Amino acid sequence: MQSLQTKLQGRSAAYGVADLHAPCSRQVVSTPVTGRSAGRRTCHGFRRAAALSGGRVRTVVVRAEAATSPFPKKNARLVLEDGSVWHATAFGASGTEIGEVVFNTSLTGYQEIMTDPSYKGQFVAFTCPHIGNVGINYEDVESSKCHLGAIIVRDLSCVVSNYRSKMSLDAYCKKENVIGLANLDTRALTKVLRETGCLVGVVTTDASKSDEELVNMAKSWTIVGKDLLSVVSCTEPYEWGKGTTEEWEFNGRTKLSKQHGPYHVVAYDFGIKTNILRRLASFGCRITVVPATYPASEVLKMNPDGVFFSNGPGDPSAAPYAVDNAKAILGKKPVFGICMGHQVLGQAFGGKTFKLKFGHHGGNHPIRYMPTGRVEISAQNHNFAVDPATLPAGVEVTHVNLNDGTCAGMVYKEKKAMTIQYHPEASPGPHDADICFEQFVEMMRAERV
Ligand SMILES: NC(=O)CC[C@H](N)C(=O)O
Repeated sequence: MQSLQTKLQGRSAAYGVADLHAPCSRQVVSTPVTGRSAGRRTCHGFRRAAALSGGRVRTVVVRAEAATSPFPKKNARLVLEDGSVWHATAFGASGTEIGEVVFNTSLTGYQEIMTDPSYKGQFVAFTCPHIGNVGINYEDVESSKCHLGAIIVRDLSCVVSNYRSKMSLDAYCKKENVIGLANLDTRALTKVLRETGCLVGVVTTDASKSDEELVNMAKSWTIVGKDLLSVVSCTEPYEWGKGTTEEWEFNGRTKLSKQHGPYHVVAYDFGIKTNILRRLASFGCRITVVPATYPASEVLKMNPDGVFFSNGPGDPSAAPYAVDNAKAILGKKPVFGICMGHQVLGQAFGGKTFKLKFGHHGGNHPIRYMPTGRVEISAQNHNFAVDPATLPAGVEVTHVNLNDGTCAGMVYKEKKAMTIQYHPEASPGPHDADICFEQFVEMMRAERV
């Protein structure tokens, strides 16, 4: 007789095998069906698995051992400053956290998002309804730990399947002390945030705290005015020289840049993502990473080819020391800023930043590069923006976000400065903006000749 795997080969095979491996106590119903529906989950607490009987594929509906109720228990809460209470199922760490709730529309890359230090002080609600299916690996982290306070998902995948996976998302959240909320309607939450703007929230697994107490906690906190750069930054300088792997060599550009290198770049770590360092290295840079508060005079003493200002969490107007350092370097060395780096440089140019209603967090934001009209699709993660009306003459807004017309990139030719509000390192996200790294290298090259 054919084995179950052979019989179920094709579209439904993976489901059938995965579900047969799930724990179950007894068979409740047995109904003959075709292989197409084999393995589909029927409802919470029940699993439909496939079996062979008399040469025909049959399904058996089995009851999962632990299930006492058809719906998972809601034992955690998200309480927002607007007074609303969202009940959810807890996973990961337990406890109580306060933070600003943002929604991220990326369809992939939850691990990179969770390890992006720019999310310090925030909770990320994923609009992609199914999170956790590829587990967690050791390669895709964007920093050494998770800085965000909580993640909020609609459906936490009960199956983890990827050849690189080393642990489940639940286990990772426990290890990283991140509170997880599942079975919360993240699309309804997103609609609220789009209407009202970003809201502060409290997540808790503590049943002893009243809703009123949590609403008051949420009302008493704000991310505005908080310097979080120095909290997530490294404490000592370090060197970086490792580029991205072979599969990133999709445009041949890195070869050209490397020909004239290496270029020595000093990178201010405001919460730097590792793929920015890797991408700079791939374009022929050797990088000295320095803490957020490192004096500009020490940076200039190193006589680098260029200075980089990284992404980072919180309010850009709350780190005046970073702006002062940028001012002291401007005009002396070619500079490049990404996201928080763009906002810090914007202030150093003389401009001001402001808070957007609900920010940009996702992998599909269209950007127009004004000099040529080229449109690129970009990865974004920011809540603040540079107000172009406050910029002095000589600063050109080179990139515009086509969703809301906000400033997404600047060039200040006279000062040898370029900035990007979004994420050319694409981790996660599309690679369209990779050219920025080459443009920075070109600026440094022009200084040498
Ligand atoms: N990714 C970033 O660097 C974010 C910058 C800043 N914290 C903002 O929210 O706008």
